[in-house]
Formats: sequence, C-alpha cells, structure tokens
Amino acid sequence: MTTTESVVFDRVIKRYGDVRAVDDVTLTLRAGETVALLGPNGAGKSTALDLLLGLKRPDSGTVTVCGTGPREAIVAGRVGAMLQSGGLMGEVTVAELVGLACGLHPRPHPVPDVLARAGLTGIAGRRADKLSGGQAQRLRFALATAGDSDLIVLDEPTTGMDVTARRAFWATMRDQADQGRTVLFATHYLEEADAIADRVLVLHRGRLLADGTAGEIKASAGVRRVSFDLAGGTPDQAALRRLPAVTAVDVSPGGTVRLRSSDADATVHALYGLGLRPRNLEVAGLGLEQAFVTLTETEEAVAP
Ligand SMILES: Nc1ncnc2c1ncn2[C@@H]1O[C@H](COP(=O)(O)OP(=O)(O)OP(=O)(O)O)[C@@H](O)[C@H]1O
Repeated sequence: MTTTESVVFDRVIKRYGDVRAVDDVTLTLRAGETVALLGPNGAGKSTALDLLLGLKRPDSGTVTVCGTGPREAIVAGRVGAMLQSGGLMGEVTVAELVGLACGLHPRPHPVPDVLARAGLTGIAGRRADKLSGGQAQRLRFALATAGDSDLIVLDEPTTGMDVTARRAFWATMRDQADQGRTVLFATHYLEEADAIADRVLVLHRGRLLADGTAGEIKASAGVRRVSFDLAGGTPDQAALRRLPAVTAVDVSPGGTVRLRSSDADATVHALYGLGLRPRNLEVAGLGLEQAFVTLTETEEAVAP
C-alpha cells in the first residue's frame, strides 16, 4: 500500500447467517478521490462502511485504512465519519458537542471553524437533541470534520437537508477532496453521485457490480434512449416493439415516440427499413439513475 491509497478492500467477505452482505469485494480508494457508493436497499453499503470503520470485522479478506487496520486508523484520527444512525447527545449545546469532538481529535481544527464550515454558527447555543432533521445532519457533518482526517466517510449525508444546505455541504466536501482528503459517501440520490463523485461504486447483493466514473457506468449499462416524432397517424406500437434491440416503447399523446434500445444503431436502421420517416430523431445515453436501474435489474434477471 502506498501513501496515496486511503482504503484497500482485499477479497472481503462479511456474512450474516446465510446472507453475504459483502461478498468478495476488492477495491482501492486513493487520496483526493470523491467516491459515491450506490446500491439498492440491502446491497451491503452500510456493512461495507462498518467494515471500513472497524465496527465490524470481515469473515475473510482484509480491510486496510491509511496503511493500517481500521481501528488503528480511527484512533490515530485519520478517519472522520458521519453515520445515519445514532442519536445526538442530549443536555449539551451544539458548540459543546463540537468542542468535545475537537478535543478528542489528535489533529483538531478550531471549534469556530468547524461550526462555520457546517453552517452551525448561528445555532451554536442550541441543544444538540432539539435540532431539526437537516440541522442534526449538519451537526453530524461537523463532528465528522472536527479534525484533520485523511478519509471522510459519510452514510447518506444529505438526507433531510434543504437545497441550500445540500449545495453548501457538497461545496465543502469538494474543498476537502481538493485538499487531498478522500471522501466516500453512500447515497440513494443518484443525481448527487452523478454531479459530485469522481468515481461511482455500485454494490448489489454484496458484490461490486460496477466501478468507474459516472460516464463509464452510464455507458456500461449499454442502453440508449431513441426518440423521434412520426408524421401522420398513430404509430404501430407493436411494430415498434418488434424493432431489433428495443426493450421499451412509449408513445406520447402528441405522437412523440421514445424507445429504449440496447443497440441504437440497429434500431434506427430498422426504423427506416419499416418505411417510417422519423423527424427530430435523438439518440441519447441514459442518466445515472436509469443506468443504475438497468444494471441492477439485469443482475436480478441473471442471478435471481
Ligand atoms: N445485523 C445484521 N444481522 C443480519 N443481517 C443483516 C444485519 N445487518 C445487515 N444485514 C443484512 O445484510 C444485507 C446488507 O445490509 P446493509 O444494511 O449493509 O445494506 P445497505 O446497502 O446499507 O441497505 P440500505 O440502503 O437499506 O441502508 C441485507 O440483506 C441485510 O438484511
């Protein structure tokens, strides 16, 4: 492991009874990367993060964080984490709780800086257990960034945040990555992953189904959207469905046809072969969300 490798999973397996929550995962995250961890419910995201944070131990394989075991990395203050679960301590103010987190960190940031970065300065005197959902998320984020960590791990960090808080949050995370920190976040917001992550990991039933940039993941789904208008009359939907490589057909009341195709060239070629004269023809790739659904559904079909 070199110093630029923040996280290494080497053939990691974690079972719960018969369920392989993490199933033979091998991956390396490097310094300065912003990485989104995606997967449907029960895919193994939280388990993978728990293994990374030393909260669970693998049944086999190894997890290395900043060159050591996860627990050692945490104790050394190399990892900041923001988890979904866990209430916030009562009877203390936001500033006191942030102060406590800074006090425990081997390389703490000044408390006012941490409060400001998380947008908490104005509510620093509030009780930590009396915050709104979005404010509580911001406090969890402050606790994760109380010190100078090399790796920041975030489990569904923007749940409950409003649009402004989300924007500010991601701007801060970009800043953290630009300073050489690795940012790993699990999310169900695919548009956030698309906009923010340098790299996207897709977990499904514990296995790493895809690993690449959002563009690569979209391309690997191998599906294109073909849309066009047809002059005169309602198109014959059955004929459209029989076109090669077409997996879905939708015709709007205005006559605009939208097809999904796993081979857009073959589909368009055959379309002209039917004697149709499409206007405003567009062939586009799928968004990350549709690519994600296609990838995971395809996997469901081959491994029910
Ligand atoms: N403590 C546990 N005991 C038994 N099974 C568990 C336990 N924790 C998780 N599992 C199972 O392991 C699998 C992975 O769960 P995990 O919580 O890691 O998924 P996830 O991707 O984080 O899901 P979600 O998006 O719903 O949060 C699921 O099948 C889940 O039911």
